[in-house]
Amino acid sequence: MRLSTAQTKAAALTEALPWLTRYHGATVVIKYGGNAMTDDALKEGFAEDVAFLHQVGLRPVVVHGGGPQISSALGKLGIESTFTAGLRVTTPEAMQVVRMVLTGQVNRDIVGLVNRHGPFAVGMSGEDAHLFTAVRKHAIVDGEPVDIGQVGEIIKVDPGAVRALLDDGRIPIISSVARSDDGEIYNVNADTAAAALAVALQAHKMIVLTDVEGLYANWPDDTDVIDVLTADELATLMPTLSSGMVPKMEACLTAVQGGVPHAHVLDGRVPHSLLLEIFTNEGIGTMVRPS
Ligand SMILES: Nc1ncnc2c1ncn2[C@@H]1O[C@H](COP(=O)(O)OP(=O)(O)O)[C@@H](O)[C@H]1O
Ligand SMILES: CC(=O)N[C@@H](CCC(=O)OP(=O)(O)O)C(=O)O
Repeated sequence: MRLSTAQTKAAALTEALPWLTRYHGATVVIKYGGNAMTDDALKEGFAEDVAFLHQVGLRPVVVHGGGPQISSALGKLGIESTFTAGLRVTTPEAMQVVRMVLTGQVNRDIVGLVNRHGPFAVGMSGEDAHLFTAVRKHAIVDGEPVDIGQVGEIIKVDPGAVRALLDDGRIPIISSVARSDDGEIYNVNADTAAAALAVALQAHKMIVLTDVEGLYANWPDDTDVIDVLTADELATLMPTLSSGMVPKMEACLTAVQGGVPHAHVLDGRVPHSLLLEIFTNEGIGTMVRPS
């Protein structure tokens, strides 16, 4: 019994070997969505996986959201919040709460959990060291631009500080807040921010963790998950996608078209989904690859 349990573990380790070899030194940008952060055990498992990736020689970078956490804080403060085309309409008052929750709360929580494993994680806002420079973005509704407040579109990424942290053996944990050249602050969808950073770093992989198994072929039917598709196939599908999947798949497309060889959407509710994707032959979720 003891032997067979140990043999199963040895099989898992040997299956991981070619993947450990292939990804040694590889930069992996991981987008951690607010919907995958609900459960304490899952959050601890995520932090453990990120520390594991770091310890076996990858260079993980985390870009996080916190949409549900922002909604809850706005609700407690009695500030109304709505979404247009998947983006939060962000008044100046709401922007202060977005910044406080993303950089002051969610970021700190993730940094704290990862650092239980060693002095690895360093938290940053996208505002720091000119990491993300943005301009005001308008949503497009029925082909017309609509004002959605302080929502930003990233026009420039300076990944110098992130590279310096990676070279120093740290794990950068980044909130999706950006600044403009004239010092305004902007709320950026975290999927979009992760893709911009993955391209700027020329990452080997981008992994988006969310609350569904992957991209469903016939949503809202959830029986058929697309396991792999090319950038061209995804571009054709884009107009048919709805709600939260739009920024997510757009981010995968941007990353792959920008030179990132693989972009994945995984179920963050599955314990250790990161390890299952990177270190098993089957992988999980949906993978987008170049055409
Ligand atoms: N084709 C599709 N496949 C999977 N999910 C879809 C699809 N179309 C829309 N969705 C919805 O998108 C949601 C994921 O987006 P979102 O809630 O914004 O996630 P997150 O908070 O992780 O960024 C899913 O929970 C699902 O309800
Ligand atoms: C402009 C915009 O919509 N910004 C998002 C930023 C957080 C985010 O993207 O969080 P998730 O990854 O958890 O969805 C928001 O305010 O909710």
